[in-house]
Amino acid sequence: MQVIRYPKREEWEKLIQRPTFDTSSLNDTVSAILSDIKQNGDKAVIQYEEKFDKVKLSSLKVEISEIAESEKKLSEELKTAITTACRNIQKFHQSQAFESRKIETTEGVICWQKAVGIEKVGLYIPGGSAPLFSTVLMLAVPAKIGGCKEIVLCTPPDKNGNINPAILYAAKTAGVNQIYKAGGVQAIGAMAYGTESIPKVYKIFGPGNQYVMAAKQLVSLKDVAIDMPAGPSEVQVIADQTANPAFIAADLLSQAEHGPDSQVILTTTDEKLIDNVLAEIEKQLAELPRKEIAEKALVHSKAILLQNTDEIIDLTNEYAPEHLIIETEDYINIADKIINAGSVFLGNYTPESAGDYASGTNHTLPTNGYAKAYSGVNLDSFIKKITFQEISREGIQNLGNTIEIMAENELLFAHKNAITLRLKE
Ligand SMILES: NC(=O)c1ccc[n+]([C@@H]2O[C@H](COP(=O)([O-])OP(=O)(O)OC[C@H]3O[C@@H](n4cnc5c(N)ncnc54)[C@H](O)[C@@H]3O)[C@@H](O)[C@H]2O)c1
Ligand SMILES: N[C@H](CO)Cc1c[nH]c[nH+]1
Ligand SMILES: [Zn+2]
Repeated sequence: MQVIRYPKREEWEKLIQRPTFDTSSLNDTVSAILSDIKQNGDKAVIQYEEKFDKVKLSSLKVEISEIAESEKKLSEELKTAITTACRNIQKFHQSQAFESRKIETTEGVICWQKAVGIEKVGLYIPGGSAPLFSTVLMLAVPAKIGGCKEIVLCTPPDKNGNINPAILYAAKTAGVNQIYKAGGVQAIGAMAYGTESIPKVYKIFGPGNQYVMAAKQLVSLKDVAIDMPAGPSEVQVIADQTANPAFIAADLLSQAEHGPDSQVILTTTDEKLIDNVLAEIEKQLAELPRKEIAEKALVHSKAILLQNTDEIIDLTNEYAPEHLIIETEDYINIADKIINAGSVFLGNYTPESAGDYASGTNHTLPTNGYAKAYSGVNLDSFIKKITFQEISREGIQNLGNTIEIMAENELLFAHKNAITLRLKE
């Protein structure tokens, strides 16, 4: 982890860059796979599964009996944990439900909205380096609450062609049973275009590695909607002398262990805290099973010493982290000034892991600075809102002239006429 002391503002942009990839060759590779999937359907998905996931599949669909069996392969402890997390995620996402109200904008002119679940959605569950069964809950729970009728789930199988039973159990708990063995670009292509086995959907959700991200962005150009760019995980911690260095180190490592392309950042005005956190990281790394991955992520991670809290807040809003943990005495004041972040965790006892698994908020969040413009996945992501209006004869008399004048000035005389005819009647 690099330590940067008192960087000048003009140096910030470079300092907070995410690790970059050669996206030109990435896009070429991904485009080629996508067009193969579009042309050759299941056959191509099976070939790419063999190439990238080293598995020979005879069919892509996970049988209902396999989903039911998953229950027997998990401990009671894990099943209870999945159920508890599912309940909290349900509670929080149900609270986001939209209440429609009829509004009379002018006397006799009534407008309202209706929320309708997107009929067919595709959920991508990463499985390359860790079986992210928690992501199943994060996507399937709001899809169900939102009223999506067809929910398709794709995830890469292991080398024996099996899906991790916790992924199957989480899907079952959330009420999803259309599951397919497909990962990476081939899964995204299959859900975007449809294959013999995998249905085409209207919107694709879910995080993934750089290939998955690139595939989602390419298919979204004309074939299907996507939730947002959710790529390599990241966390920023803002901390002061009241924070616990061991907690901070654990919080930073929790995102570093996701992948070598993850990035973690510590920002503080306390130089001693940086030394203590670095020492803790060394200590905790030694015990970490995913040490090698975390070490790679730490290479492009930073501890940044800043002059004052205002600088920390400005740098944070510029970085727009996926996750922000504020471990300071006055965390509420700082939180009030945060305008760009995916999800914020307040105080010494609110680790980012809580949101990753079970507090109730969603962990599918915008990375790479996209938190400046995107929200994380939430109930709205699975819903479209249709507007309705009903105008009475009296209402059109009240509003008609306004519309006529506007239409005439846009030189759209048929628009004007649609009003004039009714006003005369
Ligand atoms: N932002 C979020 O909300 C969020 C949430 C969870 C996870 N994540 C991130 O998701 C990512 C998961 O990545 P992962 O790799 O473990 O799983 P993954 O499922 O995203 O990727 C695995 C797939 O990548 C494909 N692939 C691998 N090498 C390839 C190559 N050379 N060419 C083409 N395709 C190739 C394979 O098809 C494989 O099935 C991590 O970066 C993690 O940080 C983000
Ligand atoms: N932190 C990840 C999102 O960036 C989500 C996750 C899943 N499991 C553990 N963590
Ligand atoms: Zn995580």
